[in-house]
Amino acid sequence: MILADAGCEVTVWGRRQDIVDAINTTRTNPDYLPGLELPAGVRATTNPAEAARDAEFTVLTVPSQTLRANLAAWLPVLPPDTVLVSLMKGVELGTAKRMSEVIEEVAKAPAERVAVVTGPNLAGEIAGRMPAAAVVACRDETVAQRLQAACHTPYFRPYTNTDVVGCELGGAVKNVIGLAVGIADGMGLGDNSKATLMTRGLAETTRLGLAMGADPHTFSGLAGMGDLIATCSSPLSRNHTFGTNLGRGMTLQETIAVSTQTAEGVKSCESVLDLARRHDVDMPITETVVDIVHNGKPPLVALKELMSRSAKPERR
Ligand SMILES: NC(=O)C1=CN([C@@H]2O[C@H](COP(=O)(O)OP(=O)(O)OC[C@H]3O[C@@H](n4cnc5c(N)ncnc54)[C@H](O)[C@@H]3O)[C@@H](O)[C@H]2O)C=CC1
Ligand SMILES: O=C(CO)COP(=O)(O)O
Repeated sequence: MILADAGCEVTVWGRRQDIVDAINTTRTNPDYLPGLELPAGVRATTNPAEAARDAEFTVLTVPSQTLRANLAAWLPVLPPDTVLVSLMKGVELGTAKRMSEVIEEVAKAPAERVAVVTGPNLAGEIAGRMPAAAVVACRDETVAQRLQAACHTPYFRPYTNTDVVGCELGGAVKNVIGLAVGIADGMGLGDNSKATLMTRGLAETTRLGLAMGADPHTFSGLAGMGDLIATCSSPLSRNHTFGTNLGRGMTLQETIAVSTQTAEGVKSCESVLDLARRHDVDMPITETVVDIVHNGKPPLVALKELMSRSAKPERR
């Protein structure tokens, strides 16, 4: 919708013929965004070759853990000079790779042909064309500027950044912190707890970023603090909602059963912790989320452990 509103011709690939038909005939996607009427510049197809034909930009947005297999299947039909754009906010399980790294590896594309769009962009609000800003990150600033122009509309304001590592980490780790804040909200712990988790969550994100060569300023921008605030404050966030259900006492299986859309943090908390261990970085909130979500630790026990960690100066 954003790209079409900015004047691009857009072809969406989808797996399900019924959704593709609905987009082409009624200009709506009834299962995901029923209130949204898509602009005339958007067409849909189940044929990846048709979607990719002559594409200046190929925007990739499937659940992060499925990117590698999907991209490998699409590779034969992608134009050789297309810019590969990730909207995904996850880290691959097993390899601990960021999505741009998976893209570079699978497509054998140089970093200059891979970009990331991230920031506080809850889909439900974007669909209502409510004002939002974002970050378009690419190692090659001229490519970032081309993409910035392609998605700049009166309601969507993209900024460029060349710190791809920091932008991607901001997006992936905020989902894990969003789960933590959701759990705290579900337990009824109040706004001081929420502010503490967000602030200390951003501190551990920044520690990881520094160890991985990111620019620390990125984490106080839209891809860091901006997205963290949106995710941790909004009932539209799937990660926040998932955490709230856990904090209210639902089991993991019950929570998964009522979640119809992707909450990336549920899987990526493990790959983010993996990254932290590979870089020897302490990420206590992420570790706590893994313990609650995957190791069955009761939230009250986890809370006591977090609060009884040794006292230390704020900046460490
Ligand atoms: N929804 C949002 O507000 C935002 C989402 N994102 C990111 O976008 C990415 C995708 O999330 P959403 O589209 O929101 O999730 P979603 O759950 O709403 O939609 C996922 C789509 O992928 C399809 N899908 C599932 N498994 C698949 C597979 N194996 N192969 C191909 N397609 C598959 C589903 O049918 C569905 O159409 C995530 O990384 C998320 O963090 C980023 C910014 C905002
Ligand atoms: O990334 C998002 C907002 O920027 C969407 O957050 P959720 O995936 O938690 O819904």
